[in-house]
Amino acid sequence: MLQVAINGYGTIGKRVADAVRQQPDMEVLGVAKTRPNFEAETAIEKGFALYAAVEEREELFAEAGLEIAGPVEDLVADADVVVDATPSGIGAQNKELYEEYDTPALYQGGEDADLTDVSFNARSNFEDAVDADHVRVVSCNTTGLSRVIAPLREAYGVEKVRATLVRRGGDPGQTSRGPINDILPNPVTIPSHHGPDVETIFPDLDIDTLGMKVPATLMHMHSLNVTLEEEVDAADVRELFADESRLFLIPERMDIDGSGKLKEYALDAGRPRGDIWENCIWEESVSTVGRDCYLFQGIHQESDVVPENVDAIRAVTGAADAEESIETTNETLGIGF
Ligand SMILES: NC(=O)C1=CN([C@@H]2O[C@H](COP(=O)(O)OP(=O)(O)OC[C@H]3O[C@@H](n4cnc5c(N)ncnc54)[C@H](O)[C@@H]3O)[C@@H](O)[C@H]2O)C=CC1
Ligand SMILES: O=C(OP(=O)(O)O)[C@H](O)COP(=O)(O)O
Repeated sequence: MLQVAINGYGTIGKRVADAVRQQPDMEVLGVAKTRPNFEAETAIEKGFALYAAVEEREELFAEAGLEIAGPVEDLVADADVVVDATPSGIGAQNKELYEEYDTPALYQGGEDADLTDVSFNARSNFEDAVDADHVRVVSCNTTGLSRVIAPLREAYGVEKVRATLVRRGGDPGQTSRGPINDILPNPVTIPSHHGPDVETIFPDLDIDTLGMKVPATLMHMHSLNVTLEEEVDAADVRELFADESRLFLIPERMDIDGSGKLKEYALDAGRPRGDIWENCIWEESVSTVGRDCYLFQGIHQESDVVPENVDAIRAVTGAADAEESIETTNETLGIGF
């Protein structure tokens, strides 16, 4: 059994902890938090050993009546692998700690690409992370783009990708985020960081991305134009996507017109926290004009990187190959509507 430590138990960390717990070949050794809050209380209720991420704040947990298993150093020392799910930039500060205890570490997409030797997407480059010590699981948007680009490259070749990303301003729990009544070019300069980030997965890809932020919390929305190396029927592209386990082609009959209904569907389907681990591509939007392919996809920012983290754990520990890992992760989480 792989012993997994989760350092940072927020939006991503708590989901990764639940997903790890469902795997037959790994267990959660413990989770580390900086302060007591509702998530710390839930962690204890779920039976996760809670570690203090910052020594000076350990007493705050005792004051809140929460039992601490020890300092984060103990957790990292005893783990086979640590998933760092701390806010952007903190992962870089934690790298020294993981090196000190010689524990392989996964970081999230908020960290700079040059923090690690490998940026990871299970469908696209699982093998690059095998036995690596430091791996970055790319951001929700980069994950969403990579999952679509990988099969298109393999099947038809890709000349150029142009993507416009309409990004949610914050997660539902991030009450301090905006915009509230605005639409922001974000960043106003082109390209947004997503294009270069996708190139960490496909170094030879020609991709331009434009980003915006809007007053929404549920999901991101991508408008994609991929120039292929050959002319293809839209029906063939739809078939190609239908074979991809982490792409959900939203059928016209479902009458799902946006992120709101997608989330409602996920909740109706009994998904934990209403999570949607798959890219949600509107089937009717998949169109071709000559060599140009177009589509719209919704990306659930809080959860699409969760299966990727589980697969990255198997990659860095050499526990399974890509196919075996992806299949196990999909089956245990219930990926595929
Ligand atoms: N929320 C999202 O939509 C996505 C986030 N990411 C990336 O995942 C990473 C984590 O993001 P979120 O989960 O959204 O953040 P979050 O703020 O929800 O959770 C981070 C957690 O880490 C804790 N923390 C802060 N400093 C810490 C430290 N020194 N040691 C241990 N824990 C510490 C915070 O208290 C919080 O519980 C970031 O790199 C982010 O860019 C990636 C994909 C999507
Ligand atoms: O990594 C994300 O988005 P990004 O790919 O647009 O940077 C996550 O949705 C977190 O974004 P945030 O930095 O707006 O919280």
